[in-house]
Amino acid sequence: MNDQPRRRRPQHSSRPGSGPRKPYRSPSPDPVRRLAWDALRAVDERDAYANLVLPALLREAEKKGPFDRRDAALATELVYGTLRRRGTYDAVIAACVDRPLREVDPPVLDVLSLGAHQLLGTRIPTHAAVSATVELAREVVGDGRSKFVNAVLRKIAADDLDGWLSRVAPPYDEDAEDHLAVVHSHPRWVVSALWDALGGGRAGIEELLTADNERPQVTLVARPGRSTVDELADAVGEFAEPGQWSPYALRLADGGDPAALDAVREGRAGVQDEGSQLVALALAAAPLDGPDRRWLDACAGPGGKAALLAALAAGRGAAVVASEKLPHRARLVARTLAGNPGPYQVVTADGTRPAWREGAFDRVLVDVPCSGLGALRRRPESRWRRRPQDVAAFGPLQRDLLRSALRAVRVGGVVGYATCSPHPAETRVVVDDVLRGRSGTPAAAAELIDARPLMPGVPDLGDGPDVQLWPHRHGTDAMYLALLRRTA
Ligand SMILES: C[S@@+](CC[C@H](N)C(=O)[O-])C[C@H]1O[C@@H](n2cnc3c(N)ncnc32)[C@H](O)[C@@H]1O
Repeated sequence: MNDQPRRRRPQHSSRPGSGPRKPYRSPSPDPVRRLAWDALRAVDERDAYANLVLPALLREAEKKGPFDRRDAALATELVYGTLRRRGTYDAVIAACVDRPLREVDPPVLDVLSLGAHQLLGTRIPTHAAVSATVELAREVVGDGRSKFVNAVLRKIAADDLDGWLSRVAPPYDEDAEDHLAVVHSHPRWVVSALWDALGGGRAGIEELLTADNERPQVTLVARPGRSTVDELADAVGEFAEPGQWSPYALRLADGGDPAALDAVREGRAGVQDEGSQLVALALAAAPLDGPDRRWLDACAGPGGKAALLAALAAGRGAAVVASEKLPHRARLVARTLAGNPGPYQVVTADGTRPAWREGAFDRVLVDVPCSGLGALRRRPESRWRRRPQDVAAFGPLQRDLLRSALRAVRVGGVVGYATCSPHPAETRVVVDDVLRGRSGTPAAAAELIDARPLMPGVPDLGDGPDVQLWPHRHGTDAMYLALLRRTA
């Protein structure tokens, strides 16, 4: 939610006798809303990612100026909020236009969604939201269509969000998933998939869907041996809040800027969700007999977990190989690991066709590509891009990568299988299939280790031996971790 915008429309004085009359010029459009609309168009038209396109647009706007931090904060809220709540706003807009939404021109629909978010999802006063959005429409889609925008926004403004939801969402008792999909702005199949994964009744799934619509706090990791939480807290000052679970975590209150910190610029600290920190820490803490000198991250890009593993490994005299299939992501890994005090190597390799000999490592992390259903808070557009078939499509690769990881580790060594999805088809079912040798491959010689004690102090991790984190329970992404020990 946001306060009312500070940017006033320019005043056009036409007082008689106050000098020569200037020709009338329509008010210049608000750069914050124009920037937000440009970002929405890039996401829709070019399949851009909001978290990449928005910072670039903000940098450009700041260069051109005047455009300050509060403008940037409002633009960010407008873009992220509009994308997250798109499902709800589409249902409301559909009720206000006399044709199917697919027949509304996408640039016009983006203006309408932006207007709907201001009216129903922020504290921007109605008159300001309507006039600024109609002004934007005039600039970007023309005079004629701005009248249509004006008419639709006035209909939307006639009620508040709760009022609209009671009209456009089907009653829960008639169709629970559809109701939740409209009220919490998730595609119906995602509601269904998350509910299957979570289990339980209405309260739990509502809490999860609500958490998905909240902006996650920025969390920092102080890479051990390279910086400390105290150093970060001193640098962050009033914006510092303690991490909840990881001893290396520090959370930033609204207004804290990670890029302004020396430790982050120098790679001694980074931005990393606590769920990701817990996964790396649990793998590093898994009990091991025998040597503990060589660690592998087989799917390392962009390198967050690899950097934490490498810092921990350095403290124990172990070396890390960080491997990534895509060259541009391997370059990101190299950048993230630069300056690590212990030995490490970044390689570009397909984890299913290993560039290392069998049994070469003592610990292996395989953080597989997945649907990302556990990180919906972070990528506001991803829920609308994903398709149900994506979940199954990752399955064969996930199984291959886990089997290869089990070959890469020595007998007695430990593999961590991680996903940023809580969907059973990407988590337990994959692990189970590999352990039992389903789908025509022999059973893997491995056993599950209880991962729960390796996340000390973290409650509600499930029945084990694997763990599932949740945004609404732990304030983290919905990371999954299974730990397997190779037995032969
Ligand atoms: C979930 S991400 C890993 C995130 C990473 N562990 C981190 O914390 O920054 C999965 C990565 O696996 C990579 N990948 C996909 N297929 C791969 C393969 N066959 N071999 C190795 N890496 C692969 C993707 O490019 C992506 O960078």
